[in-house]
Amino acid sequence: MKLLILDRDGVINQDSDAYIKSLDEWIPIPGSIEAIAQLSKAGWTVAVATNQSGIARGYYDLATLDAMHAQLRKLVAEQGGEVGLIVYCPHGPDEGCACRKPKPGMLTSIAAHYDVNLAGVWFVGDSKGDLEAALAVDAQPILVKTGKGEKTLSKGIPENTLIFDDLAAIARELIHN
Ligand SMILES: O=P(O)(O)OC[C@@H](O)[C@H]1O[C@@H](OP(=O)(O)O)[C@@H](O)[C@@H](O)[C@@H]1O
Ligand SMILES: [Mg+2]
Ligand SMILES: [Zn+2]
Repeated sequence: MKLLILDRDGVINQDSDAYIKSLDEWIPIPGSIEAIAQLSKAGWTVAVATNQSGIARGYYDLATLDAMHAQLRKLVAEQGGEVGLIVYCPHGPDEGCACRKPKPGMLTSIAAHYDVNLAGVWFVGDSKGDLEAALAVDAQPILVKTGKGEKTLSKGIPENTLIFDDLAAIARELIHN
């Protein structure tokens, strides 16, 4: 199956150092909704793996997080596409969970859900932890320059990382090549 896994904040929607704490703060990056819709209409399964430590920090609750993901699904569906499995890590950095990136727990959960091998599967992120999570399970790390991507790039990234301007550029690459 054609599986693409996306980080959320900084890839699908704008990110903020103050966290994305409400539905109003959840603003799609230009072209990202269309990209997901076009990819799914082209036969790609688009899953999401996102750290959401804001839950553990008490900045927002699960109902708010679910509302953001319902909005994502609604916007993509309005363009004729669909979003696959969305997996999130609600834990804080000190809880030692298995799912918080750079640990690959969310990626392996997605692989188990779809019964696929992650080798070479593209995982698109804007942070170094995203790239490290990909490498931990032999997936292909993909960096976008949106969100924290430019800052991540400036600090150095794993050598076999592929770099794209944004999710729209990734969709063009995958659909037309
Ligand atoms: O990019 P994804 O994984 O979708 O989500 C990242 C968010 O959970 C937040 O992750 C935080 O990192 P800490 O969790 O505080 O280390 C900060 O980077 C925030 O700016 C960011 O909004
Ligand atoms: Mg991110
Ligand atoms: Zn976790």
